[in-house]
Amino acid sequence: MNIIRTVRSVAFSSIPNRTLSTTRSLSTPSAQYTAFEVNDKTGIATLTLNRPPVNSLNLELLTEMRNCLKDAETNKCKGLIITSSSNSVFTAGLDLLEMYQPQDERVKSFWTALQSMWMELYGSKIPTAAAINGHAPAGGCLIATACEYRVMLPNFTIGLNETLIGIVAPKWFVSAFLNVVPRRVAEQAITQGKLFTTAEAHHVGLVDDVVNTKEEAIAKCEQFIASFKNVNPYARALTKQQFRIKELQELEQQREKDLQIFLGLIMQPSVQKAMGIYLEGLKKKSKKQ
Ligand SMILES: CC/C=C\C/C=C\C/C=C\CCC/C=C/C(=O)SCCNC(=O)CCNC(=O)[C@H](O)C(C)(C)COP(=O)(O)OP(=O)(O)OC[C@H]1O[C@@H](n2cnc3c(N)ncnc32)[C@H](O)[C@@H]1OP(=O)(O)O
Repeated sequence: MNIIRTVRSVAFSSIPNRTLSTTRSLSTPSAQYTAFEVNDKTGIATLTLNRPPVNSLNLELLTEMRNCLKDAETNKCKGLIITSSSNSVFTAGLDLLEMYQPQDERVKSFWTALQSMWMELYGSKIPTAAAINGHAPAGGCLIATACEYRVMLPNFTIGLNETLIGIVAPKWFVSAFLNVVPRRVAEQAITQGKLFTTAEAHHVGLVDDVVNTKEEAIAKCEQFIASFKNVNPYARALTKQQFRIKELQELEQQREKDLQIFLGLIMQPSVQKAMGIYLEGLKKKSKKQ
């Protein structure tokens, strides 16, 4: 048994507040794209996305995220914060290269990993918060809206911009978005592929707070998680479940159908063409910078 395994078995509810070290890493030795640490004092886990340049969500990153989410729950962490190691991008959403001219088996595993990660995050028993310290388009917005609380830094963008790429945000992307913004705002924004500025996102309720630095964002998330300190965790988890069970059951029961719809849509020649043009545009823009 290695040290990391020993750490993994610790239940944070049993750790006294006066532990000596501040944070401990729970990352597995094989973790490539994430850092996962637990603050010994607060019992709060922080999952940092670390796949430069833009944290695009590929199969491996999604799988690591899911493992971290499971570990946070198994270790009875007091809450979980998701953030990014980048100064300008929370995550650029799904890795378009996983969907553009994809390999058959890999693209299936990719979508299945996305479903699993989302169900783990959306249905997590512990409080979850997103410290959005950069742009969060599409899949980035999906991760943020799966959390219970969002705080964002100024002058970035967030939203479901799929229609601009010629793809469609699946129903479960939309339902999580609908949890946080009014239906009218959601329909208009998602059909337009609108990316909200931080200020706009705050105005419509897509993010709860705006702060100036990543440190302040983490502190806000910690405050949110600490707001449950007098609440019974079991009662809290069951109550949260009542709000979220419908979407979770719907996806669980329709996973294969959802995969087939995804494959059917992205494999259409017109969709592949649109994705190719979009990727080309991103590359051109990146070369100019
Ligand atoms: C009937 C149907 C019913 C139901 C539907 C069912 C199924 C639906 C089917 C599909 C659903 C798919 C859902 C998709 C969700 C997604 O998340 S798609 C991804 C959307 N993301 C974006 O549009 C963001 C694109 N990126 C950017 O806008 C910018 O990169 C940025 C603002 C995030 C950051 O800007 P910069 O810091 O300036 O970085 P660069 O733009 O220079 O990029 C650096 C580098 O990274 C590459 N890149 C950027 N984003 C991605 C990405 N998402 N995937 C892959 N690669 C990306 C970019 O090309 C640059 O590459 P290089 O030029 O350096 O090689």
